[in-house]
Amino acid sequence: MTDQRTPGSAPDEVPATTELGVNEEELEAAGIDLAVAEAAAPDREIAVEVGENIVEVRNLTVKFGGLLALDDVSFDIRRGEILGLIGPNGAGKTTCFNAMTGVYKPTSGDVLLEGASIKGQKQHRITRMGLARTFQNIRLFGEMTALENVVVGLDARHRTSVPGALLRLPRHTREEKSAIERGMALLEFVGIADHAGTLSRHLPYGYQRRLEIARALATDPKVLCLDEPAAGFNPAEKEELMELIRTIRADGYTVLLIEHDMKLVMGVTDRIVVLEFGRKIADAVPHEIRNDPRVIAAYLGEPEDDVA
Ligand SMILES: Nc1ncnc2c1ncn2[C@@H]1O[C@H](COP(=O)(O)OP(=O)(O)OP(=O)(O)O)[C@@H](O)[C@H]1O
Repeated sequence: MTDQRTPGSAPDEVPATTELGVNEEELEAAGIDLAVAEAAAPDREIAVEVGENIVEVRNLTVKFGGLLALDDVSFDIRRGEILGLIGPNGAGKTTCFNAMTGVYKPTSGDVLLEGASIKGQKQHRITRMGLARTFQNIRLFGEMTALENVVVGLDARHRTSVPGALLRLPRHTREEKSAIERGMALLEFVGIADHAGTLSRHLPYGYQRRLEIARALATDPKVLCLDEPAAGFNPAEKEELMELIRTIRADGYTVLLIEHDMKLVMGVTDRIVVLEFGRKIADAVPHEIRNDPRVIAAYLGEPEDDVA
């Protein structure tokens, strides 16, 4: 890890006093080997049967009062694929995400993850079942460092009791160290390890988006749901994000992607589901979607940037 701090950037950096602040000396003193952390990045054990359904969305319906935001929507996500979920503004994409991840309780229908229903499960339980997400509006702990934000995601996996943590029993110390190493590995994986010690609110916008992805990956999900991860990105940042999403898939994750930018969606997805007015109007590979008259009609009237 290179230390990118310069005298002028001091306010962005956290001194060694933060509990998990990570300047290099501190990590070395704690006996944490960054080379090990970096090498550990793609350390997942994956039993991948690419192609079988990992998620089944069945007749999902969400009503807000009289508004049918999602109307009897069904689709599958196959293991190992990058599935795009697109549609004009207000089509129901985020509502679908929210119903899949426990933010909204569906009016009817169900979502199965590896055959198990998520019905009635709370958000954190669904995350533990293997469905992790990022949010359209970034939700990080601004007063925590990048590394701390990721370690929070890993904390759910700790087995030490709270008293054990307070008394710093050996297992807790071991777990804390491995959480820091794993956290560093994830930051390395998304390309922001050099900023591990920076308060997340001081990170550049693009890095905050990457940090959100790292935090979602910290829960070791089976399916990673990304809600408009390129929002506010310039073309170069979008290219880099596409590369990151491909790397995430290559590492064995399945990805569900909501994205407005058609170039990005067409360039990175294996298959695309299209919503309009809460209903599914298409489910096909990108080149078919691009030429589908219903999809083209749905996007007529959308701002030019949003259409391929
Ligand atoms: N909490 C809510 N209460 C009431 N109506 C809602 C709520 N959330 C979404 N809606 C409505 O449901 C419909 C679908 O919205 P949703 O945000 O899911 O669309 P979207 O496809 O994600 O749109 P966008 O691309 O603009 O983010 C819209 O008409 C929206 O106004």
